Amino acid sequence: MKTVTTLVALRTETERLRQGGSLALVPTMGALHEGHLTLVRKARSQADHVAVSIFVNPKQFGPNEDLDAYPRQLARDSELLEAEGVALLWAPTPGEMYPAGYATSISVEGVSAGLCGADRPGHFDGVATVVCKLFNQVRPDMAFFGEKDWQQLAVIRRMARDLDLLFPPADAIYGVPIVREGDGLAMSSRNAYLSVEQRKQATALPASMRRAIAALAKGAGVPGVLEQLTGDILAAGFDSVDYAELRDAESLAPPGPASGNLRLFVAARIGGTRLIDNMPLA
Ligand SMILES: Nc1ncnc2c1ncn2[C@@H]1O[C@H](COP(=O)(O)OP(=O)(O)OP(=O)(O)O)[C@@H](O)[C@H]1O
Ligand SMILES: CC(C)(CO)[C@@H](O)C(=O)[O-]
Ligand code: BAL
Repeated sequence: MKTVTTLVALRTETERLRQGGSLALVPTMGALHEGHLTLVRKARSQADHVAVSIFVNPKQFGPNEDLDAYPRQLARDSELLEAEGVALLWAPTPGEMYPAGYATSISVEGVSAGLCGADRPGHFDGVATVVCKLFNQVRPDMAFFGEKDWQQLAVIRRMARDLDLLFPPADAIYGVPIVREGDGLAMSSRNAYLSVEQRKQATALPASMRRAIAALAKGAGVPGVLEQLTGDILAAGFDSVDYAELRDAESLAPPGPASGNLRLFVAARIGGTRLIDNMPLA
């Protein structure tokens, strides 16, 4: 595996790899876990070569968020990726990604509004901007994202279609199902912030969501179920619930006569750590 940190070196390596077949990109912020490695394995199954990017993107963190605290463990991540047969690790510095005078931002309307977009103003502009840059830098044939960040995936798909980034966007952007711990908690780099006690309490998030989905399947009314869900999460030790909402899985619009498949989306905070999860209705 080659590790590159400059755009010049990246261009040389990606040209070389593309001559030997198709190239997949797996964008990450590092602190890798089985969720990320599942994306890498899926990418390896679809492409001749896999490039992984590790970049903790300052533009997607709000002023009071965890940019400084976000775990950075490049040496360990690099070993994990090497063992997975990754061909290229793209690990730019913030200065390489956003040189002095940088002034461009991408904003994706519609799907960015609501849910995490409401709680984290500017977050999806930061994600769209860096992912667009990553696509232009690496020029992959396909890219892989996790369904844990379902709204992020919807934003990236919309952007790729609107800006003709990957072709054909419907096939070139893969969504990979959520990888969970044995007790149901969605894997996330931020789980490392949890104390032993909070980690136990955190299992209430997916468990309460599954109960809510079962209640809806039995015909219980949506407002009551969402109220109960919020109450269950708080009773388990979470400090707050940012949102607990049903949305159309594709458009992310609130449920209505035109809704197709619905999905349950939750974000909740425990001891300063913000966890997200989503599940389809049964
Ligand atoms: N449990 C998971 N299952 C499937 N994909 C995942 C999982 N966790 C992360 N991913 C995906 O890995 C990619 C990189 O995510 P990122 O580096 O932000 O990790 P993360 O664990 O989601 O971290 P964070 O704690 O910041 O949410 C994203 O496409 C994300 O959706
Ligand atoms: C897609 C991404 C790598 C962009 O910084 C990030 O939002 C993430 O890790 O999900
Ligand atoms: N996994 C999404 C990146 C973020 O929370 O900033």
